[in-house]
Amino acid sequence: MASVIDGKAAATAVLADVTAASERLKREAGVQAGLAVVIVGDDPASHVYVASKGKRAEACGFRSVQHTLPADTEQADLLALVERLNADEAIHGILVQLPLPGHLDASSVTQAIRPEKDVDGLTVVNAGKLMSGDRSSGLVSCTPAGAMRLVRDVHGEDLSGLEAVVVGRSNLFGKPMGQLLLAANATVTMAHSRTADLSAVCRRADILVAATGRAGMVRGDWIKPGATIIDVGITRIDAPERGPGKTRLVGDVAHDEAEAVAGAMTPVPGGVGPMTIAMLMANTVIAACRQAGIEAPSF
Ligand SMILES: NC(=O)C1=CN([C@@H]2O[C@H](COP(=O)(O)OP(=O)(O)OC[C@H]3O[C@@H](n4cnc5c(N)ncnc54)[C@H](OP(=O)(O)O)[C@@H]3O)[C@@H](O)[C@H]2O)C=CC1
Ligand SMILES: Nc1nc(=O)c2c([nH]1)NC[C@@H]1CN(c3ccc(C(=O)N[C@@H](CCC(=O)O)C(=O)O)cc3)C=[N+]21
Repeated sequence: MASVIDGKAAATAVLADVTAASERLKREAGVQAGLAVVIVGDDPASHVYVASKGKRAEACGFRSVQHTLPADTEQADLLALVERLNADEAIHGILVQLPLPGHLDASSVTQAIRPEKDVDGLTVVNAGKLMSGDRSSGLVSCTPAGAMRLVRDVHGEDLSGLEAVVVGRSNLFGKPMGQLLLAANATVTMAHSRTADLSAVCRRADILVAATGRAGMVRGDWIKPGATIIDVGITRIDAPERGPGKTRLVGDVAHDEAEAVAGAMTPVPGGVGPMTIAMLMANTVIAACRQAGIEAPSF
């Protein structure tokens, strides 16, 4: 029976360190860390995440601002907002919630963020620094950074000799996750929708990371006995057993089947999700310390 990797507890520990760093920043440099979250449109799930980011930021002692723009916002207006936030000295971290409505070009919006303020790690500068091993000045995408901390809690810093398989190759998660695992000496396979015989590829994994958004896709017999499973996917499904109209969140891994085979696994909810928010706060305080010219913590 797999042990449960408690993402909530790990997130609480990160947030305590973030709060301490935010207090040090105020004391030593007289600076309050500032995080700006930009959301376009009215997707209810996105609004829930954005609201919880704002609450967490305030609990860490940050200034938190949210910009909510209508779904029909024009590209030029969104870019103008990003430029204003780039120039605003009270803002140290900028996150544009994805996905954006289809008429907007998400790539040019994220690339317009100043790399020093890019707390999602999506700019080519930060993606390139991750790939080339420069951890001292870059920022790493929050979800892979959080997932990696959970991997380190199980396996330690050095993954030499271990096979890691990442299913999903997005810029926001899969690609940076592969880079972090590689940097920790794992032997990494990146799988995706065109991978042949995905179940056999997954069965090689000592560390299996699933980030597809396909609920329950990874079955029990895809898992090597004793493997560590990091379930990143989040899908809201109907849960009539909880009452009429109720829903619940599920991951990419068929939970009950996996639990019988895996060594350790993250639950959904309560696994990677809370770590994502915690690492967003960590990136914000790191960015703010660097911009204030004081030593930045590492997480
Ligand atoms: N817990 C958290 O904090 C976070 C959770 N998420 C969740 O993680 C999931 C993935 O997010 P994200 O990376 O942004 O999503 P994307 O939709 O950008 O990427 C999904 C990836 O999964 C691959 N994929 C899709 N279907 C299959 C399949 N049947 N077999 C193999 N690979 C497949 C795609 O392959 P291809 O490239 O070939 O199309 C793609 O690379 C979502 O459920 C999202 O909600 C995301 C961010 C944070
Ligand atoms: N630019 C950008 N950066 C992101 O990092 C980003 C994004 N856009 N768009 C959407 C995805 C999704 N995402 C989540 C964050 C927290 C939880 C989270 O806290 N989940 C809780 C459950 C929350 C609930 O109950 O609804 C958990 O898993 O326990 C989930 C998902 C960040 N994303």
